[in-house]
Amino acid sequence: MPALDEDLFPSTPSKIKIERTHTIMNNRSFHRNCFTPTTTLFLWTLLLILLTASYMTIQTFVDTNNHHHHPIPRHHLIIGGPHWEKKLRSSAQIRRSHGISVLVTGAAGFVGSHVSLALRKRGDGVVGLDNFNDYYDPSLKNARRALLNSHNVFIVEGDINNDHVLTKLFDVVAFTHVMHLAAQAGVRYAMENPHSYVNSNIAGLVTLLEQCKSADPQPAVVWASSSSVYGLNDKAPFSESDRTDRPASLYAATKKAGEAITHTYNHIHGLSITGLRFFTVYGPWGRPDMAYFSFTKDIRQGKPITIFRGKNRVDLARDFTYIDDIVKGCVAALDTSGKSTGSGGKKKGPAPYRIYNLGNTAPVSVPTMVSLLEKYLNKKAKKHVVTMPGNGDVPFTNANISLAQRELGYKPTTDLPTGLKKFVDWYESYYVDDHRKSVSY
Ligand SMILES: O=C(O)[C@H]1O[C@H](OP(=O)(O)OP(=O)(O)OC[C@H]2O[C@@H](n3ccc(=O)[nH]c3=O)[C@H](O)[C@@H]2O)[C@H](O)[C@@H](O)[C@@H]1O
Repeated sequence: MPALDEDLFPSTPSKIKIERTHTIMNNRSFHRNCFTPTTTLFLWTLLLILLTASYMTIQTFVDTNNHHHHPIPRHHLIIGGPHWEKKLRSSAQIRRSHGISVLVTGAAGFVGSHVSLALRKRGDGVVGLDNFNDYYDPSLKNARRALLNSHNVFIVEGDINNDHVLTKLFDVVAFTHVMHLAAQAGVRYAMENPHSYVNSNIAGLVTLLEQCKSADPQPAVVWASSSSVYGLNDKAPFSESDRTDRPASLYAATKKAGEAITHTYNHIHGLSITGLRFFTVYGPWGRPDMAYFSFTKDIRQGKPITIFRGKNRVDLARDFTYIDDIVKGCVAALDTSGKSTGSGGKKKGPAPYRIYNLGNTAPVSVPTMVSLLEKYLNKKAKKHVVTMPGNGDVPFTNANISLAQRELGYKPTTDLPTGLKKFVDWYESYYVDDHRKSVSY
């Protein structure tokens, strides 16, 4: 695991202060003969007050734009500064012919980090944006950032609700595409913190689309919807043309709202939009809040796990989809997105509006997923089976992917046994071989 390279990040506030002090000292020696000692002392005091005041103003700005109350990394302070701009340009640089330049929101997240790396590896320009919130262990997000950094992908620390940061990004880089993966994820957490879903998945989405709409050139937008939009739909497998008007969780409702909101931006402003309905994505560098991940931790530690079961004692099942397959789907969606047709916020003609299922087409029950983990971890789980508490879960998911297959060439190749083995191998190398890390979420 590459260490965080401080030099790759913009300067810290203390560095700013030191640099400014040097400038002041140079000026002072230059003007030494012009002022009396009392005047000089007065000017020094004045400058000190000004410096303190400007530092506090910046700090207040950062604080008010931080919605998640996590420690504020100091390099956030100089967004828009020359060092920041240089890093941004270099990260956005396209290194192949006919390459694209992509803003990836949620780049320190699970899917975002994988997609960013895949794009960078083939020579596309990639700039990340992430607020590094503490919904789950931010140290995992920082480790993903370090990984991306080692591949020269720069992640800007900022929220999709922060217009100032977005404006700066679009001012500096003419993004051809936006891969919007920043979101408040998790189905059941919406019971605890509903406003977080509205803040990220609705308000944040609109803030981002407003920027995309006004950008010149307008980028094509590919974004993460969710299999959860099928809600109470029980016709299997789920097709894009099936009903999605009966969400079972607020999370699902915000993703469904996202599909409607993106449609209006497509209709009015000519933004090219592709929504991808992900089906329970899993794999190395995954999300610690998801069942396969937290079960792995608890089984290893000999702690009990809770397995939800549907009504009539029916096992829950998910169309678990491996991360590499999802990445291929995302990249194919970017490559086939077609152009946005507006400029300066005005539409010149119709632009593509597409929605695709990205699933695996082979649902596996939760107890079967657990028994695979038991096998790979070589340890029995302490299972506590309870009836589904009615907090947003649906009994099963199952994707029909023929549309994505036809139009994106999407073809998942990793089954759950293979993919879970890869996850467990990664987990052991990340958490077990390196004793400094612990899973917290
Ligand atoms: O497909 C999707 O759209 C969604 O997939 C996952 O949601 P979910 O399928 O609920 O994933 P997990 O939280 O990992 O749960 C997987 C299964 O394990 C079950 N589970 C979860 C937690 C637990 O303690 N016990 C348990 O039996 C759930 O009921 C579910 O059937 C992601 O967490 C969502 O962000 C994503 O949008």
